[in-house]
Formats: sequence, structure tokens, C-alpha cells
Amino acid sequence: MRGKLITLEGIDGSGKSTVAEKLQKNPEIKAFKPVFTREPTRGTLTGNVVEKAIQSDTDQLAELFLFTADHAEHLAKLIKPALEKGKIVISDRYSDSRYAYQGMTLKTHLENPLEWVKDLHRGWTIVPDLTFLFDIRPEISIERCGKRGEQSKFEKLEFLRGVREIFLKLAANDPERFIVIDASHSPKYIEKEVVKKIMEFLSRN
Ligand SMILES: Nc1ncnc2c1ncn2[C@@H]1O[C@H](COP(=O)(O)OP(=O)(O)O)[C@@H](O)[C@H]1O
Ligand SMILES: Cc1cn([C@H]2C[C@H](O)[C@@H](COP(=O)(O)OP(=O)(O)O)O2)c(=O)[nH]c1=O
Repeated sequence: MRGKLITLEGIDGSGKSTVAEKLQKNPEIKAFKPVFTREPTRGTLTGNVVEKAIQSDTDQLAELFLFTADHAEHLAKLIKPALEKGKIVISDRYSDSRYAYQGMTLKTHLENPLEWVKDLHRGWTIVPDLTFLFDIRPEISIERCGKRGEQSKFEKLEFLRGVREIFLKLAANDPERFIVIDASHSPKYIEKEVVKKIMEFLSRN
């Protein structure tokens, strides 16, 4: 039987990596021996190029193709083989990050960037079975990022407001796949909520 793909999405500083770390240590989740991964990928040719691109003034369309190339590598080398082995895969960011972030960066390039970026993925990507959207006001997430001491070029208030709006629209249009989590709660509460939902999902599927 094919495995299951679970993705974690949200704006910068919404707490995705913190949740991913907690899930890796959680005994109920560990029992399933999931494969934990992320996009952009780390330590790969495509992931390294993406990392360089987002630290510089790269053309937005070029950036979309680099993120998408990284996604293709990720699918071919990790996601597909793991799912074929029946594994549960949990990815910190995935295609919805492209729809939401590049849906914003490409506003000046294209008429309907969200649909265009979704079309680009059609036919070859694997749609997740379950997606958590960690929803938070960018005012709070930016403050959290400040404390973390990292500064991505995407961590701007107006920009993240737009990204958040697209994420919420994606979730509203696909309520079967998405679970929206109020990410302003404590890490402990969020972990409990996510574990509960994953266990419910796995018992149904
Ligand atoms: N629920 C939370 N409440 C308060 N601070 C949090 C919470 N989750 C994460 N943080 C802190 O916010 C910052 C960003 O979290 P992180 O998990 O790296 O976000 P993301 O991976 O979504 O960018 C980190 O400093 C982290 O310790
Ligand atoms: C996967 C992906 C990430 N991004 C952005 C989101 C982040 O600002 C940045 C780097 O991702 P990431 O390293 O996951 O950042 P963070 O841990 O702060 O959430 O790249 C895109 O614009 N498009 C994409 O397809």
C-alpha cells in the first residue's frame, strides 16, 4: 500500500520547524517510523542553489523555477521512493509554499500567479494526503523570527500578509486536505493538537 504524505505549511515564524522537531520526539508518532523531510531540501544540489537564490536579488520567475526544480528532485529522490515503501512522510513546507509565496512574488509578472504556479505542478507533483496550515498574524511571526535572529527576504509584514491570505484561501478551497491550526497557542498545545489529528487521520486511512 502507498504511504501517506503529511505536510506542514505556514508563513515564516509560524512554528513549523518547532512542530516538526516535537513530532520527531513524540512517542505516538515515532511508533510509525515516519520519514521527516523539508523544502527547500538541505544538503542537495538543488537545495543549495535555492538557498543562494533566496539570499540574493534573484529574478522572481527564476526563483520559482529553482524552488520547483528542488521539488522535482525531492519527489524523485525521497518522497516517491518512501511512499512506494509504504512510509509516512512528514514534510516541513511543500508545494503549497510555492503557491502562496510565489503567488505573491509573481504578482508583477503574471495576471493570475496562483493558478499559473498550480498549473506548473499539475500532472507530476504528488498532492499531500493531509496538510496542516499553521495560521498566525505576521506581526507575531515576525517578532518570533526576530528573536530567532534570522532574516529572510520574505519576512516583511505586507508580503507575509498576502502569503497568509493565499494559504487561507487554499485551505478554504480544500477543507478535506487542510487542517488549520491557530499557531498563536503554546508549542505544547500545538503539538497535542497536531498529534491528535495525525492519529485520527491514520486510523481512518
Ligand atoms: N507556539 C509558539 N509560541 C511561541 N514561540 C514559538 C512557538 N513556536 C515556535 N516559536 C518560536 O518562534 C520562532 C520561529 O519558529 P520556527 O519553528 O522556526 O518557525 P518556522 O519553521 O515556521 O519558520 C523560534 O524562535 C521558535 O522558538
Ligand atoms: C519551499 C518554499 C519556500 N519559500 C520561502 C519560505 C521561506 O521564507 C524561505 C525559506 O524557507 P525555510 O527555510 O523553510 O524558512 P523558514 O524556516 O523561515 O520557514 O523560502 C518559497 O518562497 N517558496 C517555496 O516553494
